[in-house]
Amino acid sequence: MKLEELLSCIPFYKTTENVSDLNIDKIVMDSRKVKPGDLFICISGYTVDGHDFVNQAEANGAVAIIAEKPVDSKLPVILVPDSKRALSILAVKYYDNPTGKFSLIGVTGTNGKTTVTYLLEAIFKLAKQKTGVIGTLHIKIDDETYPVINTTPDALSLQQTFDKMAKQHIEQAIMEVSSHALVQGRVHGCDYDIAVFTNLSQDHLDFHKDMDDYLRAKSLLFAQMGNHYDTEKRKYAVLNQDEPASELLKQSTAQHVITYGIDRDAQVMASDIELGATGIYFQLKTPIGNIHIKSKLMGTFNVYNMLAASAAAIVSNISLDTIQEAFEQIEGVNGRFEPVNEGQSFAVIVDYAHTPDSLENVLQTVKEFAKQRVFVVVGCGGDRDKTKRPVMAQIAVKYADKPIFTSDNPRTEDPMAILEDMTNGLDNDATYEVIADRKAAIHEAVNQAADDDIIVIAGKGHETYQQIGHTKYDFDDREVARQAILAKERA
Ligand SMILES: CC(=O)N[C@H]1[C@@H](OP(=O)(O)OP(=O)(O)OC[C@H]2O[C@@H](n3ccc(=O)[nH]c3=O)[C@H](O)[C@@H]2O)O[C@H](CO)[C@@H](O)[C@@H]1O[C@H](C)C(=O)N[C@@H](C)C(=O)N[C@H](CCC(=O)O)C(=O)O
Ligand SMILES: Nc1ncnc2c1ncn2[C@@H]1O[C@H](COP(=O)(O)OP(=O)(O)OP(=O)(O)O)[C@@H](O)[C@H]1O
Ligand SMILES: N[C@H](CCC[C@H](N)C(=O)O)C(=O)O
Ligand SMILES: [Mg+2]
Repeated sequence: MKLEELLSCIPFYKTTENVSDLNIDKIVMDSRKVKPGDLFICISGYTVDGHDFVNQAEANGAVAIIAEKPVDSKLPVILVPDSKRALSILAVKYYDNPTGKFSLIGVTGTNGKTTVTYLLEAIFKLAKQKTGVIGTLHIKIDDETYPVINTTPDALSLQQTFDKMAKQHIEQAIMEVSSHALVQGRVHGCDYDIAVFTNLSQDHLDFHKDMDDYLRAKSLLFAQMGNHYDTEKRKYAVLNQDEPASELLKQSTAQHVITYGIDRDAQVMASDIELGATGIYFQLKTPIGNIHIKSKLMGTFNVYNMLAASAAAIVSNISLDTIQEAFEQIEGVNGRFEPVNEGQSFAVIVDYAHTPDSLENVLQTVKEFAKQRVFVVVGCGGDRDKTKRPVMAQIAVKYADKPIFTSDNPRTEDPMAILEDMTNGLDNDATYEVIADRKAAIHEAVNQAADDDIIVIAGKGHETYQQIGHTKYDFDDREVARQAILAKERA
C-alpha cells in the first residue's frame, strides 16, 4: 500500500522527509515482529516505550516510522500527536474498515461477557449465520479457534482479525469489550451495531481510579456507537434495567435502547423463575412474544445473561423459537460452573469467579441446593486490584462451610502477601484454612469432602496455566481436581 494513501486518514501529520514514493507492506507495533518493507509504529506502553525500539525495527527492515515524539532514525519519520490513537485509525484504513462489512455486537460489563458472547454465538449459529467471536476464551472464526493474550486484543490485531472475518464472509461478529480496551482505545474504529451491558461491580481498581471511573470506561462503548438511524440497520444499546449503572450508559448513547431485567419493568423480562439443581426454567417476555426457557445453566446470574443475549438477538431479527432452542441445547460454558465428575459421591464445580460479585453469586447458587457442606477453594490474582481481596475472603467465609484460601495467579507478587491481604480483615472467629499451593489446596478439599458435599474451585475456570512470577506453568483446575478424586478413590 502507498504510505501516503494510508496516511490520508490522519490530519496534520508531519514527516521528516518526503514519503510520496514510499510503499509499505504492513503496519507493525512490535519491533521484534518487523519484516522488510513494514511500517513500524511506536507505542508508549505501561511497561516499555516503543520509541526505544526504533533501531531494532530499522535493523529488521522497516521502511518508515510513526512516532509521537522525535526519534533518532535514518528512516522517514511521521510525527503524529498520539500514536496509540493513530494506530487504530490507521489499522481501520489499512484493513479497509472491516467492521463495516458484517454486523458487530460488543459486550461489556464486569461479569458475564464471555457467557453472553457464548450464548449469542449459539443463537446465531442456530440461525445459520456464520459467526466470529473475540473474547477471553479465544478468537473463533466460524469453527476455527485461535489463542488470545487479552480479552480484547490491541487495535492492530483486532482490525486484522476483523479483516480475516470479513474475508471468510462472517455475517455476525460478537466480541467482549473490556474496560482496559475502552480506555486504551483498542476498539476505536469498530462499527458496533449492538452494544450490550451486563453489570457493574468491583474489579480492576488497580487500573481505574474508582468505581465512577470504571463506569465511565464502560460508557465509552456506548458513546462510540455511530449515529445511524437507518431503519434497515438500526443500532441498539442493550441495557440491564436492574443495574443502576445503566442510567449513565443510556445517557452516553444516541442510539435506540432496549432494556432487560427481572426486578424492574423492562422490555425483555424473565418471570416465574425456577432455579433447580440441574438448571433454570423461566418465562421470557419480549416485545415480540413470550416463550418458556429451559436451560442447563445455573443461577439467577445466568438468567440475566440469557436476557441480555435474548435482547440482542431479538433486535437482530432472530426468532423466539431459535432463541428457545439455542438455550435448551447449550451445555455449560468452558470453565464456568463446570462440573468435574468422576462418579464421586460429592460434587466438584470449577468456576471463573474472580470478583466479589461473581464469587457471591456462585456460592449463593450452590448454597440454594446444597444438601451438605460447601467448600470453596479460592485465591486472588497478583498484580491486580488489591481491594477486592478482603471482600472476596469475607464472601467465602460468609457462604462456605469450609473456605480454603490459596493462590490464583500470583504473578510478580508474593503469594503469602496476597493471602494475608485476603485474610487480614477476617473476624477472629472465622474458620478457614490457608494452603498457598493450589494443587495441595484442591487435594485437601477433595480429601476432606464427604457424601453430598459440594466443592467450588473458583477464580481460574478455563485457564490452563498458573502464572508465578513471569512464568506460566501448566495448571488446569479441572484436571487437578480429577487427579485428586482418583487419588482419593485409590487410597
Ligand atoms: C496493562 C495493559 O493493559 N497492558 C497491555 C499493554 O501492554 P503494555 O502497555 O505493557 O505494552 P508494553 O510491553 O509496554 O509495550 C509497548 C509497545 O512497545 C512495543 N515493544 C515492546 C518490546 C519490544 O522489544 N519492542 C517493541 O516494539 C510493544 O509491541 C508495544 O507496542 O498493551 C499490550 C498490547 O496491546 C497488552 O497485551 C497488555 O495487556 C496485558 C498483557 C494485560 O495483562 N492486560 C490486562 C490488564 C487486560 O488488558 N485485561 C483486559 C481484561 C480484563 C477483564 O475483562 O477482566 C483485557 O482486555 O485483556
Ligand atoms: N451476569 C453475571 N453476573 C454476575 N456474575 C456472573 C454473571 N455471569 C457470570 N458470572 C460469574 O462470573 C464468572 C465469569 O463469567 P464470564 O467469564 O462470563 O465473565 P466475563 O465478564 O467474561 O469475565 P472477564 O472479565 O474475566 O472476561 C463466572 O464464572 C460466574 O461466576
Ligand atoms: N481478565 C482478568 C482475569 C482474572 C483471572 C484471575 N484468574 C486472575 O488471574 O486474577 C484479569 O486479567 O484481571
Ligand atoms: Mg470474559
